[in-house]
Amino acid sequence: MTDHPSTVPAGKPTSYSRVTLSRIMTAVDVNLYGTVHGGVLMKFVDDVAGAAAARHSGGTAVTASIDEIVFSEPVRVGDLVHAHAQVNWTGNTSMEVGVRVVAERWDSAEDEPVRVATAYLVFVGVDVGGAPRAVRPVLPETPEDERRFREAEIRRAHRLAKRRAIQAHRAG
Ligand SMILES: CC(=O)SCCNC(=O)CCNC(=O)[C@H](O)C(C)(C)COP(=O)(O)OP(=O)(O)OC[C@H]1O[C@@H](n2cnc3c(N)ncnc32)[C@H](O)[C@@H]1OP(=O)(O)O
Repeated sequence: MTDHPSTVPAGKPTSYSRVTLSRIMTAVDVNLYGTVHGGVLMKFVDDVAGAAAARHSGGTAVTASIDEIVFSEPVRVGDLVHAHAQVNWTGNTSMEVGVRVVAERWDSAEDEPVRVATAYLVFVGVDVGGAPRAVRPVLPETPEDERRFREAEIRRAHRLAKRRAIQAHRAG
């Protein structure tokens, strides 16, 4: 565990760091079954989450962990895919970023976009030497932001409890 400076920069509202990346999936993105490879979507998710974390923290931020990624519907070649990211929660040096991925089907462009994936990632703000640095607090603005903030706290509590339980198990 590293010591971090006690000065915390002023907070930013959730909307400040909200980012969307969009792209059309192509034949090079597919797996053996002809749908888009999960790894392609994971890279896309990490990219958009990293952009939101960097924007919120005003500097470099690295992926510390991917808490959860759920693929709810297949993505197909030609679909226009949008990944929406926002910083849900902040700690001292870490941030939880939530990502919602939706697809506009190439052959039914007038239908509502379909949710194809959801992910939660933890990023840590780092200085030029790669050491964790304090990040400004995120300030939830809407009831939805408040709900995401509280649910991020639940995920963090579970993550820490799991780590403690495994350490205790290994210690015998
Ligand atoms: C965008 C990209 O592609 S980046 C490339 C992929 N990622 C990387 O290369 C990152 C490699 N990892 C690292 O550099 C380091 O492990 C770091 C910077 C993430 C953490 O450094 P450490 O010195 O271990 O951190 P330290 O123990 O002081 O904890 C710092 C914060 O990180 C959080 N953290 C550390 N490890 C994890 C983890 N596995 N999962 C979630 N959070 C974590 C801590 O909870 C703490 O949060 P807080 O300050 O808000 O309470």
